[in-house]
Amino acid sequence: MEPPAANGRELDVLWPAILDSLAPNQRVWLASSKPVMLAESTAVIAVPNEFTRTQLEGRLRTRLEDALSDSLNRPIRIAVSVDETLAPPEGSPEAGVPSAPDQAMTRSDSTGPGMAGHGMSGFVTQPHQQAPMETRQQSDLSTNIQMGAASLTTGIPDSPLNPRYTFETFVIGSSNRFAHAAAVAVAEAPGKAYNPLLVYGDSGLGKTHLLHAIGHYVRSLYTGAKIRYVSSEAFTNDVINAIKDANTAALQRRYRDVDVLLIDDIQFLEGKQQTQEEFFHTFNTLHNANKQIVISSDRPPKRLTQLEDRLRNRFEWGLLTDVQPPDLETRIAILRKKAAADRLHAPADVLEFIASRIQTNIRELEGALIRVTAFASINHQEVDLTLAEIVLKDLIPEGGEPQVTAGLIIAQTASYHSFSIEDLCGPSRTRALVTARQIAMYLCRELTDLSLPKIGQQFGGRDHTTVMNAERRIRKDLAERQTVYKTVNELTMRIKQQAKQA
Ligand SMILES: Nc1ncnc2c1ncn2[C@@H]1O[C@H](COP(=O)(O)OP(=O)(O)OP(=O)(O)O)[C@@H](O)[C@H]1O
Repeated sequence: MEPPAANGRELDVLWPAILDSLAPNQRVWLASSKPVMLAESTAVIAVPNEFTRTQLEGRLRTRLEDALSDSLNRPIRIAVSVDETLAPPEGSPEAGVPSAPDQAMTRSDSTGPGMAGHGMSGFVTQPHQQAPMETRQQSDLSTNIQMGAASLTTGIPDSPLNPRYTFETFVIGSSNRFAHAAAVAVAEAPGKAYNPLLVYGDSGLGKTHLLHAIGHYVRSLYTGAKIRYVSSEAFTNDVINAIKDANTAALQRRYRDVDVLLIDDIQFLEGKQQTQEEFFHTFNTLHNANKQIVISSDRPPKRLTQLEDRLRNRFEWGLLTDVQPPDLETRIAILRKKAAADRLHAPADVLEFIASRIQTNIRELEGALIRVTAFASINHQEVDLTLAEIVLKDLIPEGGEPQVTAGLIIAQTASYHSFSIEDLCGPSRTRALVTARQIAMYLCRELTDLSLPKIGQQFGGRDHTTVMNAERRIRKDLAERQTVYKTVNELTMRIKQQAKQA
């Protein structure tokens, strides 16, 4: 993913051309507008006053978003900021009477990082330095960036986010592509895309990383947005203390007066009635106010059996997505990134070796790399395969992960779709069979280390390019078609369970 604010120039070039394409009576509204930045799918445009903002957000929005989306070949949304230093020409429609600033949005004293090269800071502008108090307040009030109708609140200090857990440091693979895409969507339009977003999966697969990344990205797009990250354990402690100190008002302010609540490891709330009660009301307050809630869990809500039904039901209102153990290529990519970030020197064959041996937990994967490089350093040795083998022998238990075979994948996929194995591997090209076959091929790529031609052989001697196309197709569908995503997910679980019992 491009870092936010990296594409400012692209927008600088595009914006005048897009204005040129408007009818003169539309263009006249935007003569003083200025492109601020392009972050993923959001283009931030500054205008001189609230009046113009209303015009842009109203009748001109669709026209401009369509033009930008066409030019950039991806869906683009517009966020509008007000920058009073952009004076409209006297007598132009833009100079029309500015509407009153939105009183619901309070002034922010946020000193968060601003958007590059602009006198304002994304969600709320910094005060103009020498401006008299009155003008300054007016300016502060009227310089919020808004996404549609919902506005983000400002004012309390944020909870700390791990600076290493960003979208830039997150490696995308088939195991987490959907979760990543959902997380980006939520960060770009908090409270709008999916609410709540619930990410579940086994330990060490990047759930916390994604929660923090959402927080960072929201912060970069909407300076001043109130983001609170909390583990469910810390939330429980806060509830206990608030009850003990008879100070639930402070607790409620802390968790209900936010724009984005990121709550990690929700399974810890199981069996804790009072904490669940408090969280239920927090959830309702935030959800009713269109504030974003992001939850992580080690299980899907249905399996959080010690959680009240009303909470579990609410968790299913938005989007559920899981993170799976990464495939070999993703594991290698994660190790490469980690090695570069931490300046750990390890040759490619060692990274591949570690990635091939540790398959289920990214934390363990990173831990192994650290162990290997630390061992080499302590013993003043080069990092090489022999050394890595010695270190990993201690780290990995005998037996390792269950072995998944192509035969098992084919059998499970056939039975899931009520086809025979002969049909699945045979020549028929009915739509349902083709999809099931492609899913099975995709799973062979992901869950086994078989080469493309070997997988092709398993499916009645098909060519390796057929397998390649199937993989590409399903990868794309996974991010776009919920049914494919669910099937792949369910099948993966079944196959692994079966492999364990074998
Ligand atoms: N896709 C990824 N790309 C890069 N690093 C990753 C990725 N997924 C996980 N990691 C790293 O793996 C480690 C473990 O991830 P994280 O703590 O987010 O897992 P988790 O799913 O929240 O686990 P737990 O449920 O135990 O809290 C972190 O250092 C994280 O940065």
